[in-house]
Amino acid sequence: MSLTNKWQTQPEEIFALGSIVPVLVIENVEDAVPIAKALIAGGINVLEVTLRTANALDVIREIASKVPEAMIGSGTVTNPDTLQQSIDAGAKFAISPGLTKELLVASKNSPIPLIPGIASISELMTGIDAGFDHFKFFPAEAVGGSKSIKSISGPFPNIRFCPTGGINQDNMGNYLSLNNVSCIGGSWLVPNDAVANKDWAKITEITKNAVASAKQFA
Ligand SMILES: O=C(O)C(=O)C[C@H](O)[C@H](O)COP(=O)(O)O
Repeated sequence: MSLTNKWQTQPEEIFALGSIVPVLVIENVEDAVPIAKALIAGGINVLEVTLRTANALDVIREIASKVPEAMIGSGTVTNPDTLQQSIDAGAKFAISPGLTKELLVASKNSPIPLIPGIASISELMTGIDAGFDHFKFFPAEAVGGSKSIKSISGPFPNIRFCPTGGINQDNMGNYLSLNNVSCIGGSWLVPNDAVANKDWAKITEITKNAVASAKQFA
């Protein structure tokens, strides 16, 4: 892909790191490293920290500096400012729930790749026109789920998706069995109660189960 030669990593490399990308909403910076290590112990080292919490950028900074084996990305990147903040914090890739022309243009001058989000064919075409071929599909279950993604493969066979939104242990196979889905994302690996109780072993256990299930579709 000749989208830009500035990206240090290519989207296909991110998508190939594993079948499951944990979507993390971390409130407390002190929980960042234990959560990242619990996921890695369970077999996942690609992580998306959403910029939905006040401390999210510090969480990214913490994981980037203290857990070098993690491939840490930022999520909920909705504009050029949050893209730049993610880069400054040490994120190695950025994911957006959607796309705007401003964000797509800014990402071409960024050192880290952007995975834009789409929920419609027209949004997908806007992204393809800008040179992108790897997208998040969000909110997956609410906009037709795996049936939608399967249909999209007809007119757009070369596009690869990472769907998120309503995906979990029970339905991930519907997505991972599709040729145009490289990985799926979800928040179910890190339940709120496990974080509240600092039950890091539970996160590792859920992650191991998810990784084992995903292997069937690899
Ligand atoms: O915050 C963002 O940037 C998002 O794009 C949304 C997340 O990917 C989904 O909210 C995850 O969905 P659940 O697994 O159903 O919780």
